[in-house]
Amino acid sequence: MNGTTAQRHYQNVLQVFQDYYQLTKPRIIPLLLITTAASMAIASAGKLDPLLLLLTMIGGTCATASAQTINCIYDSDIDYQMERTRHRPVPSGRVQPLHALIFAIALACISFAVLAVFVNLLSALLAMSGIAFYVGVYTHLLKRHTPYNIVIGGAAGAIPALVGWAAVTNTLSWTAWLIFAIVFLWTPPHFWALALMIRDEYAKVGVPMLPVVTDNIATARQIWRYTLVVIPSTFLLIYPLHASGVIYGAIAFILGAIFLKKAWVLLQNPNDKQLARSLFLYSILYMMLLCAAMVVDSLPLTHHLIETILALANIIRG
Ligand code: HEM
Ligand SMILES: CC(C)=CCC/C(C)=C/CC/C(C)=C/COP(=O)(O)OP(=O)(O)O
Repeated sequence: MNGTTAQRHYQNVLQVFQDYYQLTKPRIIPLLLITTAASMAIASAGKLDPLLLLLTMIGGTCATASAQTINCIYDSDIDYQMERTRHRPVPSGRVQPLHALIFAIALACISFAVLAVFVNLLSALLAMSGIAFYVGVYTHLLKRHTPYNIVIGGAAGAIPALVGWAAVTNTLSWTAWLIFAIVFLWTPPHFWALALMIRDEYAKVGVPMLPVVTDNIATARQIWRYTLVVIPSTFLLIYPLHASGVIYGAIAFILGAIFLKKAWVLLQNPNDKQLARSLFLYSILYMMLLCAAMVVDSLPLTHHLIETILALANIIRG
């Protein structure tokens, strides 16, 4: 092999890796993992075993990547017609559907094996149910047939939070279901804000996303309603569940107030794509920071810090 041929070979191999990587829709995975980690941090009261965290992250990543890959195969016809998704590996012909399917099955097997052997069976079964729900319920049954596709389908995206809790406790509790509910209720504002921006693309391929079958005003109204429900629900972690404390509460309050303001402003201007974009991007930052707050609040160090501050305040007051 001369230099040029070797270089071309190297570039081809790199392209194959990139294509399989893109199949997994990698940009969404970190936030799904953050919800898993937040759940694990609360479940372990901040004393999280780093090895357990790593193994759960590996299992969760493989399960999510598998689900996304199957979705890429199933939706390749509509993905081909939309500008945003046209260049994905399957619709653009760079990866054969059969090869993608083998890749997805391999990822699901790795996920199940890692979780079942090194974590526990419950977390492995939950991860598999996440794949089944995202592929079978959201992608197959709902996405192309009802504007409530993402309302019900959103449950798939909330399952990683259950995986995290199960990984630590080998059971599910009210707190686990509350974190699940927070992600579940957050999903419609997250997605409909984006759908307002790319409504025409969904209309072109006949996917009945809410703004396609109703209008921007009705969609902004639904976003507002879900926001009104999700923000108060984040405080249930403090009371009555006593799973998080004041640090989390303060951060959740500020984050929630900004979310409400953005949803309200959008409700006043439902045709403004910039406002929709701003809410969509903020929804991602919101979930990231809310989960980070759950983690920080669960750390023993945070509790020591609060106790020290309270003790100092008492001394100062005499
Ligand atoms: C049924 C539920 C959901 C639907 C339909 C949905 C849909 C979408 C779509 C279409 C995008 C744009 C992706 C792109 O530009 O290629 C997106 C972006 C994103 N979603 Fe969601 N999403 C859902 C749930 C979730 C959940 C549960 C999470 C994580 C907790 C999440 C995290 C993200 C992130 C981080 C991005 C930004 C990715 C980037 O940087 O481009 N989504 N979502
Ligand atoms: C535990 C486990 C494996 C859970 C599954 C979690 C999971 C894969 C959530 C995905 C949520 C999401 C980004 C949906 C978008 O699908 P779409 O088809 O509407 O997006 P697209 O238009 O970009 O293709």
